[in-house]
Amino acid sequence: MPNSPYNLIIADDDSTIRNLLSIKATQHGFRPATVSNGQEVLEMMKDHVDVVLLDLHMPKMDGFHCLQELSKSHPLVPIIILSGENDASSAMKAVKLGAHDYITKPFDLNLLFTTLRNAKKYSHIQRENQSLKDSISPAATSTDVIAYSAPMKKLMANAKKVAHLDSSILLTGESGTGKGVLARYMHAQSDRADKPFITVSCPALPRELLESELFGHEKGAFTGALKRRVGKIEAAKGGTLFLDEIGDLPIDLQPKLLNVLQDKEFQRIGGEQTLPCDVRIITATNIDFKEKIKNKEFREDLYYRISVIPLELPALRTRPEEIIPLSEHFLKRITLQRGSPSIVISKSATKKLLQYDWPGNVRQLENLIERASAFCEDNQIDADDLVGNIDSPSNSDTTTNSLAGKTLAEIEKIAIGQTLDLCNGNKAESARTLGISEKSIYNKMNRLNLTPTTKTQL
Ligand SMILES: Nc1ncnc2c1ncn2[C@@H]1O[C@H](COP(=O)(O)OP(=O)(O)OP(=O)(O)O)[C@@H](O)[C@H]1O
Repeated sequence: MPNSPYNLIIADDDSTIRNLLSIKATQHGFRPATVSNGQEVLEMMKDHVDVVLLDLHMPKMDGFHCLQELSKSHPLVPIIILSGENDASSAMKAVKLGAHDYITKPFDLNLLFTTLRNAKKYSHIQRENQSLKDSISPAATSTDVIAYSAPMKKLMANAKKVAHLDSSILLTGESGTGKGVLARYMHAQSDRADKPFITVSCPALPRELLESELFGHEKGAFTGALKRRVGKIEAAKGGTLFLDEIGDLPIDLQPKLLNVLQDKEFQRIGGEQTLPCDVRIITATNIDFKEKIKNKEFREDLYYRISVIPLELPALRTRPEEIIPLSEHFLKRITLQRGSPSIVISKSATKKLLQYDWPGNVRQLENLIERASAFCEDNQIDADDLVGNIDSPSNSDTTTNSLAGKTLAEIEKIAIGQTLDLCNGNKAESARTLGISEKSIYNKMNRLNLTPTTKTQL
């Protein structure tokens, strides 16, 4: 029997089968909920669901259709098809659409519940694998960081010098300048290179989840803490923890991080044991800490702790000689990934790329090149393929002048709207670019009645 009951949805239009399965599921240690059609399954998925048992023939939305939807919206929730037909082509179709297993009626109840339990265990392992893949980025090698300009060369030399030290590093610079890529480079250059490199983006999670993500929790520490969870500080053991947008670390979590940095120890949430931690911490920010410290939103003592070695990433507009090498670097990566012929940049496109001042820095350039590479003809990017707002310098006098006379709310709307456009509607990225939390951008978008597609021309 599972330690805590798995939430099981039983979907069958036959009420006798539904009720029987529900009683038996409870006896086998599941927490069942019953529904009679596919549409109801989709509605139930708003709650936490561990596994779904799906009949094929149901009114409103049949099993196949429902399976198709679930495979898209909840790819990690295992779905077992229960069918009246012992038909190989239906079974094949179900598996192709993402079903974990296909069981035909009449079925052996013990076998059915063992299958359900195993499916859940399998998906749990898949989920853990996925989260490991997401959090442990491949360590960068020096060739991944393009550095042609004098300021970048100097920065890379300094980064290399301090990479093997355990002192905490604070990477500053505008959004998209390459702080994440430099953090990975430093990890790859350090003695910790063969240990994990783990990234946590501070604004990406609500406070409670962030605390558990960083420090882990003990079983029963709070409602829903069904078992012990190892946090990223522990998971990064021996390696590097990269805390992105550290300025957004909630004030009440700051003493806990200070403890990690000062005393090299921490406690899991709800834990009594103080655990040692062996992790190198690199943090990044694109905000000015002075304001945060003045407003008591960031502890001064923590700021000094995280910024033992500050390294600043220059904005792309201050190193235009890197625009073309970076573009070529991205094109090489893209064509390699696609297995397509190399793509060159025409003279007219080069001119256009060099004329722009790149407020979204390297990330904006990367996105633009990727887009252009998808649309260009004859393996050459021409000026016309560089679609986006890059025809005139973004901070030109015209732009500044046309802001004059507008209310602050209008200016805010323009700034948020254009940043959303710049980041292809990605709210997390836009929030980072604007130096605000993800929660703030949602609030502001609601208040200003903005959607990423709202036209925000001056
Ligand atoms: N010097 C560089 N060489 C190669 N790629 C780079 C370089 N700088 C940035 N990039 C690429 O540009 C993109 C943005 O970089 P990154 O995420 O490191 O920026 P960032 O400063 O951390 O941004 P944010 O503050 O928004 O988190 C990434 O895909 C990264 O690989």
